[in-house]
This record gives sequence, C-alpha cells and structure tokens, in this order.
Amino acid sequence: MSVTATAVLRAEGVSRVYGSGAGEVRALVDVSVEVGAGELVVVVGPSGSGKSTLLHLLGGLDRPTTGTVHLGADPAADGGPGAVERELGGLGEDELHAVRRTEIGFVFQSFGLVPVLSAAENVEVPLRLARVDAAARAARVAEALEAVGLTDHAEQRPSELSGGQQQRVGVARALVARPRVLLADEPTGQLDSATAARVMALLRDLVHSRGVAAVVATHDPELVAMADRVLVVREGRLVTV
Ligand SMILES: Nc1ncnc2c1ncn2[C@@H]1O[C@H](COP(=O)(O)OP(=O)(O)OP(=O)(O)O)[C@@H](O)[C@H]1O
Repeated sequence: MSVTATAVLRAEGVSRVYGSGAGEVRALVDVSVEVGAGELVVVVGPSGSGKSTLLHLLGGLDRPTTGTVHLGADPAADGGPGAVERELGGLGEDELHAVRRTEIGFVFQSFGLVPVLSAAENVEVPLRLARVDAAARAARVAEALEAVGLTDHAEQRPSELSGGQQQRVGVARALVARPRVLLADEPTGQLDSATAARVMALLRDLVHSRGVAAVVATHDPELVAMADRVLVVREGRLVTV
C-alpha cells in the first residue's frame, strides 16, 4: 500500500532554526515525513536531536522556519474545513487553534492533567472546548474511559491515580474528540518499564483500531518494537535505518 495515497499528515522539507547569529541552533534540517491512517510512527534519537521540535511542527504548536506541514483531506469531512488538504502554515491562528482542538490529539510526558478535575472531567475538556453538547459529552467520555480501562476510576482525581492510570487518562483525553492525528512526546517517560509497555500497547491498539495517524517520540528502546515504522533523528536530520 502506498502511504502517499493515504497520508493524513505530511511534512515536506521542514527545517527549524532557533535564535540567530552566533546563538543560532539548527534544531531540524530538511525533514520530510508522511504518516498514514492507522500508522504508529516512533521517533527516536539522542537528547537534543530534534524530536520535540518535529512533534511541535507536526502538531501546529510551532511553525517551521522553512518547509511545510500538511493535513491530508479527510474523506469523512463531508464538505467541512477538512474536506481539502490544508497546509498548517497557511492557516491563521484561529483556524490553527480549531485544527489542534478537533483534529490533533496530544499526549504529554508530564500527563498534563488538571489536578482539581476528576478523570472523567479531564477527559471531557476537549469536548467542552469543541462545544459538544452535554449528552454526547457524557457518552463519549464514558466510551473513552472504557477504552483505556478506567471506567471504575472516573471520579478520582489525578493525585488519587497511579502514574500509569494518569497517563491512560491522558490517552483517553487525547482521543476523545476523535482526532485524525495523535502526537505524543515521551508519553511513558515518567512510568516504570512494565507500565510504560502497557500504556504504549494500549496506545498502539487504539491507533490501529481507530485509524489514527500517530507519531510518538521516545527514548525507550522497548517501545520501538511496537512501532509500525521507526524514524531516527540525529542532529536534526532523519537518518535512514
Ligand atoms: N525554544 C528553543 N530555543 C532555542 N533552542 C531550542 C529551543 N527548543 C529546542 N532548542 C534546541 O533545539 C535542539 C533540538 O531540541 P529538541 O527539544 O527538539 O530535542 P529532543 O530530541 O526532543 O531532545 P530530548 O530527547 O532531550 O527531549 C536542541 O539543541 C535544543 O537545545
């Protein structure tokens, strides 16, 4: 199968330079990558090689110095904004916010949960932002918590959950708005290796079953084995493996 035909996310010749003059850092140099629906791509590389920079550019959290990032046309968009391919750099801030809210899910190393909200309320946040009505929100939150095996923990706050449970809440929150793209930066970095493997396996199964295009940066060699494809970044460049 040609990935090109089904690419959900595509970066073309992307570079990111931080600073200028003597302090200039070429964090990413001419990187091109495509990710298809239902594909789990894992990005590995030494500390400082550019993994986070790549994820930020792919998710529209930062703009490339040169090059472009495209979200592929969504066959299910039915005439909506996603019905045609969009270049993230060509979108205004409001449009970019909307894309990040509805089409891209993020999972963070530090989980990023709101401490005063229950697991269910944390998962509900993206749906509130997307103005989904209350009845649909309740159903979608229940479904997302069930998908990560946390139905019985819905009312607990993050401090009352284990690290692995907190990150499963993070995964549920990232996927509850049914994004087409999932980006995760060291999602298991704070977990012991057995828990990390379980969270990663869950993430992989959800990506496959829901046809999400996922890019996950990790240092953990064990997690690499779960990837459909591995990208190696060194000094800002993609290295062929
Ligand atoms: N905002 C910034 N300003 C200046 N330099 C930056 C900035 N963000 C990242 N860098 C530099 O860009 C390079 C790539 O950083 P990046 O965070 O993408 O690496 P990484 O592979 O994710 O590292 P790690 O595995 O340690 O998280 C590094 O040299 C880093 O110091």
